[in-house]
Amino acid sequence: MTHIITIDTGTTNTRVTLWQDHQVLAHEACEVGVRDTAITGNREKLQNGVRNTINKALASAQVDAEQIDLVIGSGMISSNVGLFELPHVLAPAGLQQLARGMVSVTIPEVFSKPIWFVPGVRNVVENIGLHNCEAMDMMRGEEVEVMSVIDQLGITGPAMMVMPGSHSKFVCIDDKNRITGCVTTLAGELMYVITHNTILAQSLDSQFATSINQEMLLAGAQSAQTIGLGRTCFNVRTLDQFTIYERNDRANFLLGAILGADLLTLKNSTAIKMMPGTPVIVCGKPIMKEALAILINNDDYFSGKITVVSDETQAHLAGQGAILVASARGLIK
Ligand SMILES: O=C(O)C(=O)C[C@@H](O)[C@H](O)CO
Repeated sequence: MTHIITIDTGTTNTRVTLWQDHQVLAHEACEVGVRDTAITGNREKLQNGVRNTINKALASAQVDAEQIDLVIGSGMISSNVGLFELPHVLAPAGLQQLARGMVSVTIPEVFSKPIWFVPGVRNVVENIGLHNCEAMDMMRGEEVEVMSVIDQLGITGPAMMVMPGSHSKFVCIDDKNRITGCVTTLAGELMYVITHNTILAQSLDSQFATSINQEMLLAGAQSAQTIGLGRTCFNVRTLDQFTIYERNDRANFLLGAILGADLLTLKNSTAIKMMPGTPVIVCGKPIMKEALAILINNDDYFSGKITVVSDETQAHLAGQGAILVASARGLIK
């Protein structure tokens, strides 16, 4: 019997999964992430959060720390504001390159056994300046999720993985299933701030869209792509003041605007090589997946097959992907 702990730390949250022979025994999460290190200037809150979440998972499955064979960490946990800084590996990077980049470190404040950190991946751009900084991009965490999606769906690239979140990530996969580059937007963070901290909070009751209204979604995207995101955002207020559209309709208009702006990035960014016929694979929260699939389907630019990853498939992407990388490293018998 093999017991593995996977730790997935993002900007705001940490998720810990305890595995026994590829089955999930326990899954725990806490609202601690690398943002806490950035704010406090030290790692104490992050170390405590990760340690407590591991202990919770062990307790809920009644497994002793001594029984753990392997601990794997992925995500922002390996960044300069994480637990241990590990440089990104350079694209193109697939399972083998990620496996080679893994590093084991014992952090007694977190766990008694060593943690194997999976590195992030970054684009290769030399001598970065104003002229070429748009071509540069990086990820920490999405690389293992990508490996899990490829494995579970039996995908062979080329493909473009669309991963909306606090930072929306578009990840380019080649015919050897390696990550050849990515591009990131602040879509999720923008959506949060616009909905909660601008004048639109009143027009939206500080809430996101709860169900899809396709007409409003498409209208928002069209508007953002024509007259810009800032102007389209203001029109949410106009719709509130002068029309009969309801709160969820207006929230769909804003969602369409933000995702529409993301699609401009996907089509035009120099950080990735999007071709109209490239198959597109969409992951993420249910409403985001649905919205993106509608927008891509209705955009004449895209002619490749669109696959929406099911909630079941994406339930434990980070942990599954981290285990795949560790297997490629030879850490799992
Ligand atoms: O690699 C880094 O240092 C990042 O800031 C990447 C960040 O966007 C994560 O991928 C979010 O999940």
